[in-house]
Amino acid sequence: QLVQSTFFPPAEGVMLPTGSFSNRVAFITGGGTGLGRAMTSTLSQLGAQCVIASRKLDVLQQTAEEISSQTGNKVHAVECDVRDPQAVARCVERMETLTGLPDVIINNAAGNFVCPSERLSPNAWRSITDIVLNGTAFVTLELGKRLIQSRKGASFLAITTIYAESGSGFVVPSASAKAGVEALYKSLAAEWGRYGHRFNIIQPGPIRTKGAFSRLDPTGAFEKAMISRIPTGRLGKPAEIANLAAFVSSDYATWMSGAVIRLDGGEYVSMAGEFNELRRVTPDQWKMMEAMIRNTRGS
Ligand SMILES: CCCCC/C=C\C=C\C(=O)SCCNC(=O)CCNC(=O)[C@H](O)C(C)(C)COP(=O)(O)OP(=O)(O)OC[C@H]1O[C@@H](n2cnc3c(N)ncnc32)[C@H](O)[C@@H]1OP(=O)(O)O
Ligand SMILES: NC(=O)C1=CN([C@@H]2O[C@H](COP(=O)(O)OP(=O)(O)OC[C@H]3O[C@@H](n4cnc5c(N)ncnc54)[C@H](OP(=O)(O)O)[C@@H]3O)[C@@H](O)[C@H]2O)C=CC1
Repeated sequence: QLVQSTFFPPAEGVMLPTGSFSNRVAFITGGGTGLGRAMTSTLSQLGAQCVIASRKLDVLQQTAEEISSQTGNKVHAVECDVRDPQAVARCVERMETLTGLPDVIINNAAGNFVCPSERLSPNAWRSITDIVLNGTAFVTLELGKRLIQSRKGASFLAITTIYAESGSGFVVPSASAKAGVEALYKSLAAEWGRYGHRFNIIQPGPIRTKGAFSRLDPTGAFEKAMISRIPTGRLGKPAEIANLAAFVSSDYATWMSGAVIRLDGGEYVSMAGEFNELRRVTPDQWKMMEAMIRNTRGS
């Protein structure tokens, strides 16, 4: 952490009023681990009945039991590989039996690893883009069609990343798929408002989770450099994403649709600005540089 991080301590308590999601059902893909788990915990604390879905049923069940016992609200675990549209349909059928159709859908499941693009096999490309873009599309279309049929409105949220906008080397399948997810959600925000559906996007900056850090910084060599370019001087916390996701999915945000919200401690703009490296110039160096610049007057 950098010294300035003391100005920006994370508030990790639940932000919205108790009961904000009473009588609501939330469906969270990848809800067994990392950020998905944090979002499930927050929504459950706020009164939602949650359904979490991913490939590893044992992980889902453990998370579901832990959160349910803490909050007193039921969390259901449903096995689902989002790459398989038939598995998604079966998962949604199971959810309809357990809870009915959801009010809140969070497309959070993802796959990623750092790899020079010249080393990527077609299957490596497919494995990431299938989870991230096709998986989000299958979940969104399956639920969207059923919700439209039932004339029920819902809030859809996709978790992308700051480099969905800029692109990034070494995570090219992820960057391409996340950009596709953003196009999907912005497009549906325009098309499906008439059915009572909202679509929004959160782009997190770096937040320590086992899933992300083990695949994107396996040696730990890049963490210091990452923190040094974040103006708020620290990584994000899962609870910070969870509070934002809860707000975006809540009745306090019913006028929000098609929004792309970056939550990254300022990392994106810090990396983008042409002259931001001048942060390293000392006061003495500035004195000298200013004198040199002023000297150019009239030249
Ligand atoms: C520290 C940075 C913070 C900032 C973070 C910013 C953005 C973060 C975005 C994220 O999405 S983080 C979330 C990360 N979480 C996960 O990835 C969890 C799920 N991931 C997985 O299950 C696996 O990692 C995988 C590979 C995505 C999917 O698993 P599976 O379906 O079992 O695939 P396979 O193991 O069969 O592999 C398929 C294919 O891919 C090739 N491959 C796998 N790993 C690598 C690698 N490291 N480098 C190159 N290629 C790889 C593998 O060889 C297979 O291809 P073949 O041609 O050999 O069949
Ligand atoms: N942590 C960070 O710094 C950042 C994270 N993000 C995004 O946040 C989200 C959560 O990431 P994070 O919590 O860090 O990482 P995790 O690895 O913990 O989360 C990924 C989740 O996706 C699930 N998943 C993967 N493949 C599939 C599949 N085929 N079908 C269903 N579920 C699947 C995994 O469960 P299982 O293995 O059981 O299938 C896992 O629970 C992702 O969208 C990621 O891109 C974005 C920017 C930064």
